[in-house]
Formats: sequence, C-alpha cells, structure tokens
Amino acid sequence: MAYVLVTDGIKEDGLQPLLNESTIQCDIGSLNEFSDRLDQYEALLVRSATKVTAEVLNQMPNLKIVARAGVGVDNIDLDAATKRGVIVVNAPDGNTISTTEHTFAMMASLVRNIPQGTSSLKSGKWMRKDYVGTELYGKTLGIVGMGRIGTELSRRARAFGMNVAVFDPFLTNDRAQKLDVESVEFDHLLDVADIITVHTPLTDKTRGLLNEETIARTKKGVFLINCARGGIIDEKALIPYLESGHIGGVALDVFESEPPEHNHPLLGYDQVIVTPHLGASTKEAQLNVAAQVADEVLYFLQDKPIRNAINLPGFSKEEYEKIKPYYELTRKMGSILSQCMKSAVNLVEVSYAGKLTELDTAILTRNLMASFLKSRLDTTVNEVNAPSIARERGITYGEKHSSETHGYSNLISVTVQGDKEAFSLQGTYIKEYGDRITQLNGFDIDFHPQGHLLYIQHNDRPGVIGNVGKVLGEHEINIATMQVGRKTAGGEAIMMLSFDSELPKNIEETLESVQDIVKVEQIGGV
Ligand SMILES: NC(=O)c1ccc[n+]([C@@H]2O[C@H](COP(=O)([O-])OP(=O)(O)OC[C@H]3O[C@@H](n4cnc5c(N)ncnc54)[C@H](O)[C@@H]3O)[C@@H](O)[C@H]2O)c1
Ligand SMILES: O=C(O)[C@H](O)COP(=O)(O)O
Repeated sequence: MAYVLVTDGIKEDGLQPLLNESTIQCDIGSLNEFSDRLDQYEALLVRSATKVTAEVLNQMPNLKIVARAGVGVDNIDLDAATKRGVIVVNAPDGNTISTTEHTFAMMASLVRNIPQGTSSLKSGKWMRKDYVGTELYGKTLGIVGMGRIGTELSRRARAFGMNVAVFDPFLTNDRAQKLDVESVEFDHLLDVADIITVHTPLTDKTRGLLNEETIARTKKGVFLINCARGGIIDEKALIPYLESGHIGGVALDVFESEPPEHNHPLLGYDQVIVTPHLGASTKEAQLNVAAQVADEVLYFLQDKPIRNAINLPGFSKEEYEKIKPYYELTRKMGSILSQCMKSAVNLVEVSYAGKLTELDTAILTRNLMASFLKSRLDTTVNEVNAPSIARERGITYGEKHSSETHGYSNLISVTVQGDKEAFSLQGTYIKEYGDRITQLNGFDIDFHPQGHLLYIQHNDRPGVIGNVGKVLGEHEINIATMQVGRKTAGGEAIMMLSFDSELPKNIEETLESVQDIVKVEQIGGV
C-alpha cells in the first residue's frame, strides 16, 4: 500500500484517479493533523499554503514526490527536496486561463474604479464624478514575463485594442511578431506603459523589479498590477508614489506576506484594489490542477513517466516511449560499472551514438549516474539528486553525442576513470534481443545483462574455462550463460557468466586461486 497525503483543500473531484486506486491510501488534511504518521507518506500534494520546508522533508523520510496543484513552487524547498531525491512536480497550465482572466478583471476594475464605486454606493453615496475612469482602448499594456499567463493576457489586451509592450529575456522576435506585441527592454517598457503587469516567478532577479528607482521612471498616472507573486513589486516602494499621485492605481492579488497584516499600509489607499490570492480560484482551474497532479502522482507510484517534474529534465509521453528501452540499459550499465570498478572514481564520460543522438539524453545520463552511485552509497540516489551527489563526491560527469556506432543502430559507451584504473562498457538495445553489452574494457563480447553475473579476467590458456566450470560445479553452481572475449590469441581475455540465483560470497577468492585467472568480480542485482 502506498500512502499519500493531500493538503490545502485540493479539489477531490480531480483526485478521483488516486482515490479510486485500491493500492493507494489517500489521507486528506493538513501536515499537523497527520503529524504522527508523516513518516509513512510517499507522496504529498499541496497548493501554496503548505510550506514544504527542509524540516518537513526531514519528518517525511519515505517521501518520494511532492506535487504542487498549481504553478509556483516557492512554498517548496527545492534544494532540500532535490538533495533528498524527492521529485517535485507542478500543474503548470491548469490555472493559466483563470489567472489570466483574473488579471484582466483586476485591470478593468482598476481603470474603472469598480471596487471603489461598489463600496461607495453600498455605503449610501452616489459619487459619479469621483470615479471617472480611463479606457483600455489605445493604451499601452507593459507585460513583464511572457510565459503562459503573460501570453494569454497579451491576446486579450490586443482584442481590446491595447498596444502591448513586453519584457521577457526569453521572448524571441519571431514569437513577439506572431503574438503581435512589441518586445522591448525593461527600461523602455517603464517609459511607455500606461499599465504594467508582472507575470514572472519570484526569483533573485525579479524580487523588487518594480522598486523606488524603477517606479520613478514610469509615466505619471501609471497603473500597476501584481497577480504573480508578492515581492515582485516592492510594497513599501509604492507608498510615496501613491501619496504623490504619481501612481494612478495598484491591483494586488498576491502579497509579500500572505495574508497581509490587517493594518498593512497599502490596504488604506483607495487607489489600491486587492483580492486574497484568487488568481487560480475557479472551479475549472482547481479541477484542472487537481487532475493534473493526481495523474502525475499515480503515474509515478506506478513507475510510469511523469511529465512536469521541476527538478528533472522534462519530456513528453512520446519522447518517453522512445527513451524507455535505453532507460533500462543505462540503469544496468551504471550498476555493472560501479560493481566492476571498486576503486575511487573521478570522471564518468557517457557517449551516445546512432538513433540516440536524436533524443534528449540528459535523463539517461542522470539515470546511469544514479545507478552507478546507488551501488556505492548508503543513501537514496535517483535521477533527481544524482548530479548533486556526484558533485559532493568529487565525480565529474559529462555526455556527448558521437557518430561512432560500431555498426549498431544505437550505442551507449561509458568510460569510468579513477586515479589508478579505468573501466569502459558499451551497450546497445536491439528490438528482437533486448539490451546487450557489446564491449567491456575493450573486449568485444555479447551478453544480456540480467540477474547475477560473474566477470572474470584471465589469460587465454587452454583449460581455464574448463577449470572455472569445474570449480563452480563443485560448489553446485549452475551456469546459465557464458560469454568469452579476447583481443589476441593467448593474450588477455574475459568471461562473463550469468546465474539464476545469488552466488556464495567467497566464490571470487576461490576462483582467483585458479591458475591464469587474474581477477573475479560478482555483479549482483542487475
Ligand atoms: N495569482 C495566482 O493565483 C497565480 C496563479 C498562477 C500563477 N501565478 C504566478 O504567475 C507567474 C507566472 O506564471 P506562468 O504560468 O505564466 O509562468 P511561466 O513560467 O509560463 O512564465 C514566466 C515567464 O517569466 C519570464 N521571466 C523569468 N524571469 C524574468 C525576468 N527577470 N524578467 C522578465 N521575464 C522573466 C520567463 O521567461 C517566462 O516566460 C508565476 O509566478 C506563478 O506562480 C499566480
Ligand atoms: O502559483 C499558483 O499556481 C498560484 O499562485 C495559485 O496558488 P494556489 O494554488 O494557492 O491558489
């Protein structure tokens, strides 16, 4: 049974695939409510309210995946999760439309004083001349961050006859042209925009993007909107400009600290309109994000591919289908290399040739590294934390694409380099035969890496193979398969044997005492 904790009131309708799965038990509530059994959960589903700190992660030693039913993952300690090997996924596009529409509603409300007019009329006043608004038509909307929400907003703004100036370092001219927006530098956007709206994540670069200095450059009467993350607009910096009348109005759905304090200074200004982080709060968005993360968690628990991992290279289902056979091969190669080369390693070089060069192979290299490190370490290692663990252990690794296929349609070559020795392995996947190891330390060989293996280095002399069979027979060990490789007659040679069951621990020493046998390594659990 896999245990899953669902927090933050994630919509249950969307969680049906998880709730209906008989091998999964879903508990619904807060971390506090289930504090006595946090150690049992393999998956944790959150919105933005639950803070997944390093401390929370420590209390959940079994945790393998955190799923954020929404976009922003700033409530999750990504570094700590990655270090622990916990996969973090989100639901990147489930709430795009809702947040876009909310931003647009905020913009329209802001320029037409709708919230102010509402509360004034409800308090018994009829103040038509105090609430003269501004048209959107013909005005310039400055969008900072042209991702999913920025893009959708730009379409709606163009439909309203607005000009759109965008600042996003990743926006290509081609895309800007297609979207009928002007791609500009940030300073230029400050100069020309009548309304500025931010749609970036909160990062070191975007924190305080609109601050005392940058707001000073904006047009008099500018309207500012933040429906992305509190802190992108510096809240304190707004005050002098609201006081002086430089800013026409501010719309905020998000705050530096949520909820903002009751006496937060910005809440006292009539020109500031606010909502309590409602961007994604629609029935549709909540159903979408819940369904997206439920699918991801279910897939993960069933060892199927996940699409929206934040701390892993992403790939589509189609890409996964292509990569799947090599995934198993790289896992096996990592394990064999680690067990054959027992000494310290400082460099792992992976090369992909043939069909593999058309694929994004980063996930395969991570998989190989995770498998390589797993056999050597006592901690959880997976594709998520393999890079940081390798770095910590002083192991550099890299990958390249090469044209040397050695006649195979696809080929993975790995060299592991230590201070004193090196070890190399080549493998391929052939549809009819499965995964094959085709070369080991320069010796041509052909075996299916499966089960319990014995790797023997020996001198190519008459009787050696027979003696190995004899010793194993005396120990009642049945050989399943045996492959032999050599470079020259009478020179160095290797054997790779496979067995149906585990071998006795001391069998290496017994075999190493046989004449002309140089080295014996057991390779288990491949
Ligand atoms: N209010 C809500 O309820 C709500 C709902 C959904 C999303 N959000 C927030 O909205 C923001 C945008 O969401 P999205 O789905 O569009 O994300 P996205 O990842 O699709 O887009 C973010 C864009 O910001 C750009 N960017 C990053 N750094 C930048 C910088 N320094 N200057 C300019 N552009 C920069 C990126 O290139 C990217 O195009 C996120 O912060 C998200 O958390 C809020
Ligand atoms: O990043 C997001 O998806 C939004 O901020 C929504 O957050 P929520 O799930 O807490 O509404």
